[in-house]
Amino acid sequence: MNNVTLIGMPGSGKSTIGVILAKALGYQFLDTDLVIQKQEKRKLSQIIAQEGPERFKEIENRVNASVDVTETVIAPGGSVIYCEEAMKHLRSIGKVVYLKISLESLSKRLGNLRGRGVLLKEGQTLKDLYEERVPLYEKYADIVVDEEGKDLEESLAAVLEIINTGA
Ligand SMILES: Nc1ncnc2c1ncn2[C@@H]1O[C@H](COP(=O)(O)OP(=O)(O)OP(=O)(O)O)[C@@H](O)[C@H]1O
Ligand SMILES: O=C(O)C1=C[C@@H](O)[C@@H](O)[C@H](O)C1
Ligand SMILES: [Mg+2]
Repeated sequence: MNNVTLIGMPGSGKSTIGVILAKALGYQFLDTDLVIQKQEKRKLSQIIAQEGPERFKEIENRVNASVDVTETVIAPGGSVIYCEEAMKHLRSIGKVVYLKISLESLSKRLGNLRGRGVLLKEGQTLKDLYEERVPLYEKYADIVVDEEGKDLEESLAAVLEIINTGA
């Protein structure tokens, strides 16, 4: 099936770029974080606080493994790469694009994005999380787009170019 799934750290722009990418491709857009919130009738931060990270990952796996769409840009949460079944499914229904951002840029961006629920283990820093996740994003990516030094429009253009030309 002809879908594009964006993966990457929280704040890398999966949701922000995803919706404009969908318009540019003439696709639909699906943010599976919002599907989780709707199904659970709670905000992501509440699910994580009330159920704990392991149960959240089970829910995230179930929702993302059940996505049934075509010609859609899919924006899962940053933690979807812990969900093996979901990642296998998303890879089977289209291309997986990793929005790569350096730890330095991410630290600056997340500074302005307080209050977003991120699956951090006890005592884990953003650097620890980054180092734990990067190998997983790389493992599951069909395509890697480097956002370094790019604003939103430039990142979008880079994703579009690589999708359209494979370059
Ligand atoms: N070059 C860029 N590309 C994408 N987003 C950018 C860029 N520069 C700044 N931003 C900002 O970074 C934020 C990205 O947040 P967004 O919610 O899209 O991330 P996400 O990858 O969906 O995170 P999550 O895993 O939590 O769902 C937005 O506030 C966006 O405006
Ligand atoms: O990267 C993360 O750890 C997360 C990102 C969000 O999109 C949500 O999926 C959730 O709050 C966890
Ligand atoms: Mg998002």
